[in-house]
Amino acid sequence: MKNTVITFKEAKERSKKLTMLTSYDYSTAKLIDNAGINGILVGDSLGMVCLGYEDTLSVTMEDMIHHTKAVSRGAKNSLIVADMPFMSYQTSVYDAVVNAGRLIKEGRAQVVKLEGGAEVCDKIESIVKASIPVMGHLGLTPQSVNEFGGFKVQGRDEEAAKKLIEDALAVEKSGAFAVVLEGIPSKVAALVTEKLSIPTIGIGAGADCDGQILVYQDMLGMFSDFTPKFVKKYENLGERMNAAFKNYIDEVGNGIFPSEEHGFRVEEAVLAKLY
Ligand SMILES: Nc1nc(=O)c2c([nH]1)NC[C@@H]1CN(c3ccc(C(=O)N[C@@H](CCC(=O)O)C(=O)O)cc3)CN21
Ligand SMILES: CC(C)C(=O)C(=O)O
Ligand SMILES: [Mg+2]
Repeated sequence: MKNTVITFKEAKERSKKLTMLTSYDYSTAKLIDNAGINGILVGDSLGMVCLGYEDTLSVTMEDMIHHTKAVSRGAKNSLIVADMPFMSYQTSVYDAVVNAGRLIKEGRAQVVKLEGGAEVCDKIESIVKASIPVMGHLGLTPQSVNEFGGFKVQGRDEEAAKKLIEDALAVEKSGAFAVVLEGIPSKVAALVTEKLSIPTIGIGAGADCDGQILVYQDMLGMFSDFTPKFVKKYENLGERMNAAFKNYIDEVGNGIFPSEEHGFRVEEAVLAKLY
């Protein structure tokens, strides 16, 4: 079944949990889509897990479009969400609408996601007016890493938690159809989820959100630079890939690979003429 923004709205009404994972390429998008996920996020985390940067700040519109195109070719049933990269929307409402449009038109995403609360609501409103659905993103918003002084849990004291709730309500009011809650206390996320009529998608925000999202390399155990506390490793693919790569190197070195079955034959008559 094709997932749309309507699927997301109805899931909250029916208390049915929403599922999302990130993806950055065609083959992985196809695998995740076939598993029956609701949404695929082409996250700007691609800067860290695919491009090797230490934060998400250097990711460009060109990077995002390039990877969103690949994912949209692989995913048939999931809602495709593309992250708006750092400085593609903060600068002005005009930039926000133009760049959201590029992710839809060139990348073939169906929805864009951007980080921030009250301060980005004018951008959310204008993008929504252009008929582009917007997903919000609050809490540990990685594009504010320099303001936060690291990837640190947000919304822990009374003032910060109150601001988070107000920001969530403002994002909903400006027309967002859903919001990601990242790196905040579970009880605060539960409160936000209860107060909003749009679904909350949590990552490091506890079990009471309307849905969950993880970076796929984290849940498969194939990203080793760091592991946030909120990650559950459903596989240890990093170890298994390492073992397979070593096995290949050994077999080529020992002449075990390629064996006859992996080669192509030529007719004896042809061969005789060559000799
Ligand atoms: N691979 C990956 N997974 C992610 O979830 C992710 C990215 N990359 N890149 C973009 C952001 C950055 N994120 C991060 C990165 C680190 C922590 C982390 O190490 N957090 C500490 C908590 C620090 C505190 O005490 O406040 C932790 O122990 O989980 C959390 C989220 C989430 N996003
Ligand atoms: C972690 C998720 C929510 C994200 O924004 C990303 O992957 O870029
Ligand atoms: Mg992101």
